[in-house]
Amino acid sequence: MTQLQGIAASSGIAIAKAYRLEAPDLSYDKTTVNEPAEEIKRLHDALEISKSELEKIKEHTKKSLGDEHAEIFSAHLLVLSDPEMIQPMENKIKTDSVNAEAALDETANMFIDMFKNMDNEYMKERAADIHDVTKRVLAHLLDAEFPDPALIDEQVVIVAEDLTPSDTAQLNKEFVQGFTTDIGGRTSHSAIMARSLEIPAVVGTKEITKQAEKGVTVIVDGLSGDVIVDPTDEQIESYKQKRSEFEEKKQEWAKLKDETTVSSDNEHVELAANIGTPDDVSGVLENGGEGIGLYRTEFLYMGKNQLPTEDEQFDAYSSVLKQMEDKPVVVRTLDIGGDKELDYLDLPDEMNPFLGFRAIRLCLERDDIFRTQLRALLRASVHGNLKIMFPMIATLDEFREAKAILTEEKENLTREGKEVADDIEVGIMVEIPATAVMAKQFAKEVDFFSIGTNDLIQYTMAADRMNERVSYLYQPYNPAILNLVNNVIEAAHTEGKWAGMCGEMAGDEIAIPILLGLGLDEFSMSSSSILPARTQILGLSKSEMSSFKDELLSMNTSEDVVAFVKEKAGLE
Ligand SMILES: C=C(OP(=O)(O)O)C(=O)O
Ligand SMILES: [Mg+2]
Repeated sequence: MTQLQGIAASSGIAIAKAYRLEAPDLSYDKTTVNEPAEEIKRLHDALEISKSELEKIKEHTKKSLGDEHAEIFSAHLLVLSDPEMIQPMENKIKTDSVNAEAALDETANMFIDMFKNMDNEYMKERAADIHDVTKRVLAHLLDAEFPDPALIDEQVVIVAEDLTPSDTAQLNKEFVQGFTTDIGGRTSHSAIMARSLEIPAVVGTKEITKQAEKGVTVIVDGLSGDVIVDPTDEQIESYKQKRSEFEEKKQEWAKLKDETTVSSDNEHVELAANIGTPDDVSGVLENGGEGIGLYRTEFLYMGKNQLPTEDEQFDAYSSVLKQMEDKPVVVRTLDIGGDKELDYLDLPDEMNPFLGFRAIRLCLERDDIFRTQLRALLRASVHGNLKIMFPMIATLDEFREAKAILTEEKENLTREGKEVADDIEVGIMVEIPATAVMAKQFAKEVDFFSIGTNDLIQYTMAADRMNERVSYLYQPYNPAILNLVNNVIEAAHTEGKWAGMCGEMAGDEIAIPILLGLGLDEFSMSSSSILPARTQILGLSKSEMSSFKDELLSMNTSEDVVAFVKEKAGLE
């Protein structure tokens, strides 16, 4: 038995066998072969197995994520059947007498280089397809295991160094009981997605991949952050008990599903949800969400090999708006960058991706991408209560420029005879310290603020949200953060605007009493946090929490804040 402590990223308890998700070692030796026919057969065998796997993944993706997401695998299958790719590989084996590994890899690289350098989006996408499929075929030639999360068909706990957001999107809740990783923080996007999928997770254990061999039993305690490898029978029993207690608690919370959220002194706040796809809306409704405070649209752009069309986007946005009926839905425009990559855009690597060319910065330069999204949003606006939000706004000029493009597209649509709602609120994420400091000026021009503490904390404390080694500095309750948050809320209220929060802090039980006291209007969080948050707020007095404001804002340390709130809000 080995016990590790990580960061509790998604609540619940998982007990199952370890499934190791790791990139295989694909290094090979280039050798000379005497029997080219045998090598060609090895190549074809590897191609065939790869094809049948891709067929299965394609079917699975079609069922779980829809036709559009499955298209990428059709493109991969085409590559594997393309004689223009395969023939040169065979020729290489015959004429250069090299092994299949070298023939495959060198031929693929030649095509990748050629296509990548063409000034043509379609060919660039083909380069990405070839890159992806070659890895799979090479793994088969080398007899290396190539893990496919989409193909898991038994109950497992995923063990990985890290999970990308697109790996996480592929996880099938029916089989994946939980996951645990070496690196990552509570606000890395795979952790955020685990919470919306309601899969228990512990990240940042530093060494789970060293400790858990394939097939060993692993317990993931997403409530405390403990991970136990190869537990004793008693430990398994006690965790099963803890799991059923947690299930009971969830049933208690569920009784509040249709209640509104009011404090004990009868003040209403809105509890909204963060979502990544239209499929997440069912979880929002099941958990009694009063709206959607953040729809992260980047997932529409990920896991595919080309940009989504205006119509595809229109369908996704309309579906969310219709499902939510007249409840508010804040859709955030594309926030790609940081830990969310889009290979097919072929952007240069950056030294500091979280500080780089991302989100609104990219959208203002690639306004073709931005305009397509805005048109889709504007067309969908007639189907519900849409609010549009721009991410990573650092200056007033960025906001003005983005809003001007939105206005232009609205005029274009009206000219084309398309219907657009005329009361759409337009707001910004406050996740850059400069914007939080300048909130007074912004408040005169925006309709609302939504504070993105996931980034605001990392930029204010200069502590990467993904790096568990500096997670001690990632301090939501640091008085520096509380002062910035307060500044934003006060600025909004002075101008008669509303202020929400869609960073993970909004669903945190220590932050909730503070934010209630600071006057936050809307709390947007993972769906699974809504009912516990409602339960907590029902028992808190807003006016009492407000009376602590000055004292809290002038405290010295995060620890002082935590101790004070625990006492005043009755948390143990
Ligand atoms: C909600 C936020 O956005 P994301 O987590 O997608 O960066 C944030 O930064 O707080
Ligand atoms: Mg952010």
